[in-house]
Amino acid sequence: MIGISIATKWEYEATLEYFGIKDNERFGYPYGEYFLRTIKNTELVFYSTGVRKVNGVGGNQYMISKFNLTKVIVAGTCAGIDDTFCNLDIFVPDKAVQYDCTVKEIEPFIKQYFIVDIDLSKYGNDFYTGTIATSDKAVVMWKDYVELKENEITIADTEAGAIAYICKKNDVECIIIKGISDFPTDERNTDKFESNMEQINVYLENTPKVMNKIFGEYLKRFI
Ligand SMILES: Nc1ncnc2c1ncn2[C@@H]1O[C@H](CCC(=O)c2cccc(C(=O)O)c2)[C@@H](O)[C@H]1O
Repeated sequence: MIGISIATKWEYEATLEYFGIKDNERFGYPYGEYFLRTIKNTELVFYSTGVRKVNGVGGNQYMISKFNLTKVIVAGTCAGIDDTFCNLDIFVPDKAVQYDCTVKEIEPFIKQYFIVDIDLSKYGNDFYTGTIATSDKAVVMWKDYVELKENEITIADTEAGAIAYICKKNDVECIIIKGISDFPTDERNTDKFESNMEQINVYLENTPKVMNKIFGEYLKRFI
């Protein structure tokens, strides 16, 4: 069985809609909900975990143990960091890192211990790849965005690096398929709260578009 890990309620609602899931096909578990589907003769369990690293890791460890998963595909949205890309571009990163685990004033921004390399060689190269960086805080403030750019990060989110890390501990393959829902905007000369609200609205508008693109154009080739 392959697990499809989804973080937010908006991402999960778009997933229910995409697959036309009825109420009696939805089941609860401690971190959220799940439903089952067979695609390409393979059983899949789609589940919501809730946001941030603790929920992402807890939900995935639960599902790996409950369904004996052989692979986890993390599907969802992310912040764009490399500005050569645009909203709705989809990535399958070959590196996942956590960047909030070090004292950055005296230690490297990312420690080797928190880097997970992802071998994508059997899936071809017909997709954007790069490094996804994960922390518990969303990338909203301009200084956080600039720091990620300076460290050559491609995209950022709040779960995937930690999920990839625990998949490795369980010896379960982890593939991350993420689409850019939003880019931080420079709030330094504007109203911080208005700028944040604008980013959240862009995120909400783009979430179903990203999920439809992932399921319609990317999911099958990674099953
Ligand atoms: N900018 C981002 N940074 C990090 N992760 C991002 C970003 N965008 C999308 N994600 C991904 O989507 C989900 C939720 C998105 C989220 O929390 C968010 C989005 C935009 C603004 C704000 C805010 O507080 O102003 C919060 C997370 O689970 C994460 O995996």
